[in-house]
Amino acid sequence: MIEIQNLTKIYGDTTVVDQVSMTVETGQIAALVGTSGSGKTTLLRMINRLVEPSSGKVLIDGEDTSRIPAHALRRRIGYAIQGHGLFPHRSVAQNIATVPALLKWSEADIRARVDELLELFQMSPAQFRDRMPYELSGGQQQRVGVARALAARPELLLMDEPFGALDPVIRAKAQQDLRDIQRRLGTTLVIVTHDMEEAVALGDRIAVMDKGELLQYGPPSEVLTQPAAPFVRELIGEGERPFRLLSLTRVGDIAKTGEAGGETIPAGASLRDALAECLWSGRSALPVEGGGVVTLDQLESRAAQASVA
Ligand SMILES: Nc1ncnc2c1ncn2[C@@H]1O[C@H](COP(=O)(O)OP(=O)(O)OP(=O)(O)O)[C@@H](O)[C@H]1O
Repeated sequence: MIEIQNLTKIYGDTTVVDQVSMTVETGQIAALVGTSGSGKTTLLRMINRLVEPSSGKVLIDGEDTSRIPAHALRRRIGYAIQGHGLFPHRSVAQNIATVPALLKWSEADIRARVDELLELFQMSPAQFRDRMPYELSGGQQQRVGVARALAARPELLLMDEPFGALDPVIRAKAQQDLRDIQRRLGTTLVIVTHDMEEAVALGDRIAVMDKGELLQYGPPSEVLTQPAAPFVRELIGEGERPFRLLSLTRVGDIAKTGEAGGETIPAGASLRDALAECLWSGRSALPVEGGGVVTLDQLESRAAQASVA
């Protein structure tokens, strides 16, 4: 569990993070969202002390991080940034092995871990282990960046706009992969994004920041339905709101019995994905993987409910 208590950063006479308090439970994802300059990155970096707080505290599992030497702290915390930051002259395996090698893991353990992570990210180890970063697509580089951050099994992973540079399709896939892997490994994750949609897709809790202040911190459904301030409402975007709410529910949760033709949609896809699929393929119902259907009528009535909620 991460407890952030009255955390503040002041540069000169400007307060860029202002008395922020929030708790992230173990195994959960907190998404920090806000406009450029709202203090998200500074808040994130105070967690691993890449930025030293002016005042306030961060406790990790009850331990005050100011009492842990910064280098020791950072070894326990994975960190992934936009543009993945892979070392260009090291192979995929060497990139992923960076922290385990620093920690002096045995070669056999390192190799096993590299292969395990590549498999987890659906990149065949035999094919990708020895490639150089320039021999990978943007999406693959991104996955290697996240694999590297996870390599030493950090209890906590901090990510700053990790998917910012990806195109929307690959980005959605990367988000899904991250969520699956995070669930499987039970890693606690704090992720910075300027994109509310990404925050909704990933966060168990969303923290909305504006001008250094934490305006709202709650589950996505609460932030979307009860925005705590006009700024939060603006960030959500009134017109988009029904669609965002659709992204909170999985197709499998509303599938009903019936038959429909065409390609199936995974039960884990969101209602928003299903709506997009109906609109793109011109179908009024989609077969759901594992059985049942989801209909355009169902999706539209959900969206209509959401817009009056
Ligand atoms: N080292 C520094 N010295 C002075 N001011 C800084 C420093 N680092 C950040 N700031 C200022 O603090 C404010 C918050 O920056 P921060 O990077 O945390 O915002 P952000 O919400 O992550 O923005 P973005 O989405 O653009 O990255 C900005 O106004 C920035 O100019």
